[in-house]
Amino acid sequence: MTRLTAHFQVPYPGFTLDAELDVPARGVTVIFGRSGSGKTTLLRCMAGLTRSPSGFFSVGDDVWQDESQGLFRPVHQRAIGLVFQDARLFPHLSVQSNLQYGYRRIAEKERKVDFDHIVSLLEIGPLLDRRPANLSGGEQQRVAIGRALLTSPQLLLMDEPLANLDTARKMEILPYLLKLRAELGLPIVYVSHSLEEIMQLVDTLVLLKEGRVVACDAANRVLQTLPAEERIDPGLAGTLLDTTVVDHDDAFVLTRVRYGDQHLYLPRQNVTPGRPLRLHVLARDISIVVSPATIQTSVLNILEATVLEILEGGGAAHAVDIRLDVGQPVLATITKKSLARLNLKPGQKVYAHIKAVQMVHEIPEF
Ligand SMILES: Nc1ncnc2c1ncn2[C@@H]1O[C@H](COP(=O)(O)OP(=O)(O)OP(=O)(O)O)[C@@H](O)[C@H]1O
Repeated sequence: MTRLTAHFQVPYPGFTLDAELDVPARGVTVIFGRSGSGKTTLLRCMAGLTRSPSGFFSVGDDVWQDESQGLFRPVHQRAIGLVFQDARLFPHLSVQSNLQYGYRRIAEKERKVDFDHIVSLLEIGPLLDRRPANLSGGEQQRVAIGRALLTSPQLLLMDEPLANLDTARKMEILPYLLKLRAELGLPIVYVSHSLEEIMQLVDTLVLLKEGRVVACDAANRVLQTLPAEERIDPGLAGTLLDTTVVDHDDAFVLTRVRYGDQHLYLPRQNVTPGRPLRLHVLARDISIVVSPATIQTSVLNILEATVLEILEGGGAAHAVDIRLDVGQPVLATITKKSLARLNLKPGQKVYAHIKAVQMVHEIPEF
């Protein structure tokens, strides 16, 4: 499979980036970490904006930097689209001209995208005659994404593209990013420090801590196997479930989703039946029940599960992580006392209780 392979070392006074990663060149690779962990520096190295003196970077078969061979392609020779926090549109040009600027830079025979397709994908047709100053922050960012895509990049690099927008605007842009991920087949590297923002998008998760990569793998593997001391955020212990919306129960204001051959309920989502919906289930929101008949519960979501693995030392001193198979592995955190009481063993059939109210980050209809 085509991969992005990078190794960068950048020494700054008081901070050194020393990051090595090898990820699939498809879907969305999120670089996640606290402020100052080196996310932007890593992205700038990929772009060729910062030069790592002993760096290496390849995109599939194309080597863009290999300092051991004296090779360094500067930014304008890399087929990348760049999107920053601020849209950086040309203020004196219309939206149409801003978009054309990117498009015309690429010779016709090398164009991999169609102008009208990108305009329609991002729904910016009605904005074409306007100037950037007359656009909302979210609209500006859609145009900036369009301009980047119209350069027919091999790789899209996005540095906190939603960071300057308020929550409502963020949620407005997210569906476009999901469409882009689904429709364009373009690898995206996406820098963020917001867990909520990335959960809908992420395929591969790279965790940066103090300039080093502490995890780099398929998102669910990282969310489930990360040692407690590396969990930058408690939400990093959990599972992403890709479900399909089945129907809505308007009487009880719930949405039913299908997951494998099981069903789950969550608060009413504004998503059309048949559409995919990704849920983020925190490990601490799953409890384990050995027999369904023993208790009556207010929990709506009960999945049949098999104990896969008991991971000592997962969370706090009193807690333990359990990997359960519910059709895919999910992570549950329970107390050590509960583990002793339930006497759980790998292979055991149990039930996973999931609290509906805490299981999803809402996204608007698209
Ligand atoms: N050009 C530079 N010269 C010196 N130090 C720098 C330079 N650029 C970044 N740094 C330092 O490198 C460290 C990492 O910065 P970077 O911007 O990559 O982090 P980040 O994870 O993207 O942070 P944030 O989320 O706040 O944007 C910081 O301590 C920063 O001060």
